[in-house]
Amino acid sequence: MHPLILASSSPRRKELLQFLQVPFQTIHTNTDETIDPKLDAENAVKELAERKAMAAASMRPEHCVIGADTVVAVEGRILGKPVDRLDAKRMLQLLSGKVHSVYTGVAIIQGQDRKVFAEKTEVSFWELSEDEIEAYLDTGEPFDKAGSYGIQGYGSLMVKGISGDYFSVVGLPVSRLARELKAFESQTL
Ligand SMILES: Cc1cn([C@H]2C[C@H](O)[C@@H](COP(=O)(O)OP(=O)(O)OP(=O)(O)O)O2)c(=O)[nH]c1=O
Repeated sequence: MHPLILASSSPRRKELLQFLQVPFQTIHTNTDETIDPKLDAENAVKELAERKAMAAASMRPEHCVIGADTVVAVEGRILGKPVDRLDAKRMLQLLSGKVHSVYTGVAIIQGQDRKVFAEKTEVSFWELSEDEIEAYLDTGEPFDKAGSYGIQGYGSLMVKGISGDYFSVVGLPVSRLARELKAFESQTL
């Protein structure tokens, strides 16, 4: 396989990809992350992951590029990163006491070959009080995260349970990715 590139500015994705124990470089792409309202969450993350990977692939055509995108889906709504504190508060109020789905899409692109998949994880939240939400917003943690929380940080205190891949919630489904990369490699030899 050609040298690996992670098309991401997320330090979490970089850290998670290191579990694969293969050398890679990261590059930042300026991808438009507007979601087509016609798409459901699963197709939206696949589309955005592919968009990020394609932007990087055009800069590094000789490489195998990985792009990823994460959103939260609840009651037919798709939640990305909050635009401000009020937006984050609304998202957390919406997630309070419910089960939601976290989708992470991943695109692997090398030349004309591509593999795009999405992983779904269900997360259930405790009922959150107004004070609890305000205190969480004060940590500053929600603002660069889909759904306005980080399961890996202070946000863990809001989580009652999880079904599926924890690492997919943090931004990269590493175990599935390792398997998909192996299959991709054998098909593109
Ligand atoms: C739900 C949840 C999301 N997140 C993060 C994962 C993603 O980094 C982020 C969603 O934004 P994304 O647009 O998927 O990614 P990004 O902007 O951080 O990075 P990139 O450069 O690759 O586009 O939310 C957590 O870290 N913990 C969580 O519990």
